Amino acid sequence: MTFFEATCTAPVNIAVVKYWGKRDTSLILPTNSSLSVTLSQDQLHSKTTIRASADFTSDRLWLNGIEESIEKNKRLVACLRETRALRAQIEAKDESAPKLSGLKIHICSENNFPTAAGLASSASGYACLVYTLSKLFELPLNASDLSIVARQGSGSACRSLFGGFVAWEMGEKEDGSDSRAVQVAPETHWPDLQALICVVSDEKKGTSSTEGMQLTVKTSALLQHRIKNVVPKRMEEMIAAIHNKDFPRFAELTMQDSNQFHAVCLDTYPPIFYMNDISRAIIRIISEYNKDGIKAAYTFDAGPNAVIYAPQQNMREIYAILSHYFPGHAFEDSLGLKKNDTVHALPQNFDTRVSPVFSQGAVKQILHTKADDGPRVLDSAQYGLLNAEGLPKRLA
Ligand SMILES: Nc1ncnc2c1ncn2[C@@H]1O[C@H](COP(=O)(O)OP(=O)(O)OP(=O)(O)O)[C@@H](O)[C@H]1O
Ligand SMILES: C[C@@](O)(CCOP(=O)(O)OP(=O)(O)O)CC(=O)O
Repeated sequence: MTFFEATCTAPVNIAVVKYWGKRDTSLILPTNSSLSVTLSQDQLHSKTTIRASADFTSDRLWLNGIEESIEKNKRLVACLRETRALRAQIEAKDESAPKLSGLKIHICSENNFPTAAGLASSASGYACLVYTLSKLFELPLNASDLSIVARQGSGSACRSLFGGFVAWEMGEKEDGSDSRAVQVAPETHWPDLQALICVVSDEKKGTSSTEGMQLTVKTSALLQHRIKNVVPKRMEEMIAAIHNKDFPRFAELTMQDSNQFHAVCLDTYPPIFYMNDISRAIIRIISEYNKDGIKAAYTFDAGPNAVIYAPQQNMREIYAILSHYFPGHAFEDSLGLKKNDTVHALPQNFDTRVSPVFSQGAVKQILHTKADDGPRVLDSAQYGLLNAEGLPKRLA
């Protein structure tokens, strides 16, 4: 059988100025601009293979080895419609271009981390879907143009089309053509910036981001203050802090923005709680660590998991502190944090009373990662997820 196929991976991103609220729910246009750091695909990624073939009789999707309906997923349908329309334009202009826009496709995607657990799987998942479609259809679009399509899968996905430090400019136009991601600085700009992801829970969360943010838009007066009076200035300050590699300022803005995001969740009626006792203990521990000068920043998305950003030289100390309070976690030491380790003690003058020591496994896993590059193209013949019949090689 003749077929056309592409396989790609895409990273997750963790926002330091949070997106929370839509002004248009079908085009996914946000109520404020946001900014994130793209994290290394060596630790967390989505991987997607898409095949187009005249032998296929319907569009099909497998996510983590389980078949899911495409028709019921409006966001996925929108991404497919947009990319097929762009392919059809190429075919209309160039007689010799294979007619891929009319072929059915099989999509197989896997996340190497828990889906829908507040670890930004929708961001890497839709970025990967749209990027892989663009390779399959050979679309002549840059990452910022593609981000407009990925945004319609999941807002935060638009930022995963770039590596490094990425802003999603909210735009003003009704059609969303100016609501796109742009790179503020590549990952090579600040290679020293690393992250520890503390997995507090890997279960599917209670209130999805999509539902939660619209309830906030409807009911929170504090959100209106945030949109108008806080985020525009904070975006400028954050971009300056990144350009200057000013970690203390970057960290302060990151923690303040996480705090305000969770404050607007509390200001939602009825309120939404994403953080739990463990999350709050992590905030107290990092605040104590920062008492003589800022050395680490915490941030929390729509779930209890913490992401801690810090310069590489502070990571051992931070890991030692976290290990004291949260024993019995699995540790993915991919960047060699514990190699030749002599630092096990807490820093001098660290007031251990800020938090009780939690029971074994309260924090399940700690992942050490760093700012890194955007989507990657893989060789389908070697790494593709579909077998000769166009079905997943692995089912759940
Ligand atoms: N690899 C993937 N390919 C296509 N779609 C995906 C992929 N991974 C996740 N998704 C979509 O994203 C949904 C999960 O998004 P959701 O926003 O609930 O969780 P999350 O992204 O983990 O959390 P958050 O965005 O709040 O950090 C899945 O149900 C699926 O529809
Ligand atoms: C708290 C956040 O992670 C919210 C992410 O929301 P989503 O991008 O998952 O929402 P949808 O656009 O409805 O799919 C903050 C952020 O990533 O900026």
